[in-house]
Amino acid sequence: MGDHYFSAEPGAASRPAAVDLVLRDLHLRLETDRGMFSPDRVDAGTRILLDSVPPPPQEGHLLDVGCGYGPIALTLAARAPGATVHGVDVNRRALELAGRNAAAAGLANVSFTEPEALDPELRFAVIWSNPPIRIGKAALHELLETWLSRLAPDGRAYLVVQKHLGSDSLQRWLTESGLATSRLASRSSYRILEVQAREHP
Ligand SMILES: C[S@@+](CC[C@H](N)C(=O)[O-])C[C@H]1O[C@@H](n2cnc3c(N)ncnc32)[C@H](O)[C@@H]1O
Repeated sequence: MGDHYFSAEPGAASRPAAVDLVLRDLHLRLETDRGMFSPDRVDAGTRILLDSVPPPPQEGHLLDVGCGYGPIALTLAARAPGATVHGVDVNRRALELAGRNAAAAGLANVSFTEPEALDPELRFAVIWSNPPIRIGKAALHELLETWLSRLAPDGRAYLVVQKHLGSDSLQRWLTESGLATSRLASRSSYRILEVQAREHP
């Protein structure tokens, strides 16, 4: 139990709702609920990420870290029908809804699991994420190190972070950690960071 959107079992009583994800190429109606991130509308940062990123690779494994009810993973799945998309989250209520949203959208190339259930051998051609900044810097760095070190050679990650929540210092930390990172886009208070896989000798 817990009171944060990143709790495994949200304490908030269920109150089902629906939101519209409207992008240039896609319109999805998504079920949401209390006890998860941004249940009343698709987060502005998520929409900016989805409007800014280059088209995903059309094959291989693609990942959304911290998928919530699924807007990012479902967009990946719709834009890359030949790829296998994974969404991971610690919030079980969100994972259940994300699975239902995939079924409702008829997207069969995406699945949602708890992070530890994903095959550790998988390497990802692309990672898209609106990461959980509010878990704190140390936990966030650990989370990003875990997943970004699993980018395939030539893989890329795209992260949306608000400037006032530390996008510049996160960019610096990523680069100092050997993950070359640049700013792909900047819109209102949001920054989209593009991260390259570490080069292995
Ligand atoms: C900013 S929200 C983004 C949710 C969703 N992708 C969206 O765009 O609406 C970050 C998500 O990360 C999840 N999260 C928190 N800690 C996590 C962890 N250790 N591993 C995976 N996901 C985590 C939270 O439960 C939350 O759903």
